[in-house]
Amino acid sequence: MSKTEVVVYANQDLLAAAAAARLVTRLVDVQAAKGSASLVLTGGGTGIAVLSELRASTARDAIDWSRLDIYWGDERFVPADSDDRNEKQAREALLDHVPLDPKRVHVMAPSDGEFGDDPDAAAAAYAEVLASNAGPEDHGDVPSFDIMLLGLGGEGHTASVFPESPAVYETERSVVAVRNCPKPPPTRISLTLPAIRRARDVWLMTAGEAKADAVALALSGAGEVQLPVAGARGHRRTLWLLDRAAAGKLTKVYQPPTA
Ligand SMILES: O=C1O[C@H](COP(=O)(O)O)[C@@H](O)[C@H](O)[C@H]1O
Repeated sequence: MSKTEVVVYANQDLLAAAAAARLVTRLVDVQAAKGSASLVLTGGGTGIAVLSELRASTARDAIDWSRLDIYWGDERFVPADSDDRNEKQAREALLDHVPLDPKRVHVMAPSDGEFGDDPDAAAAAYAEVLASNAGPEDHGDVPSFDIMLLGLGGEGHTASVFPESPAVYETERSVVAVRNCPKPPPTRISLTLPAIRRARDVWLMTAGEAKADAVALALSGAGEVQLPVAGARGHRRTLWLLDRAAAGKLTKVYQPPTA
């Protein structure tokens, strides 16, 4: 049975440092149990801050980076060298500074890559990447990611699934092209909610007062069409990591989880 837990930190810096420490612990535990681990990255201010904290941590050397698969939950469909790319930001913050196996870093194609300016082809290719990395134990065409990191927008988007957009109604495909996003850049590639729910653990990480309404609504049972982040959960555990401002409209007092 899936658990939902909420942990509130005093501010965004503390949240990012604590999330980085949790990542080390969880990835080391998973690698000890299974040999390798998979991690899905998010873009956004908090997501990239967590990667920077992980880079700065000496404990990062406890992770066997060569036995870690890296994926993305969403990507901005822009040229490879654009500062808007989630991949570029993640590489600068962490990935270029740790000994990953390049074959295990699964990027979504940029708009000047092998599929040209065709986000549907790039999305379909990423769905193939996921399918080729899913094993029989995954019972489908998406790996059971060990940890999926996600952020959220004040209007309730997560990954690049925006409220009342075609992507939020998708039930068949694991990855879709997203157009006309209200937040720039307008064209993106995103995992869908059913693919997100294939993750064992989903960590929703956000900071700031602008996210407080979306956080409170998601945790009080809002529908995923109007508030896609409400549909983001792991099949083992959903962990919300918040700063005080983002938690400011929660009515219940959340205690740190014991495990
Ligand atoms: O555009 C995006 O935004 C969200 C949230 O970003 P934030 O800076 O408001 O925290 C992020 O989760 C997503 O990956 C990204 O593409």
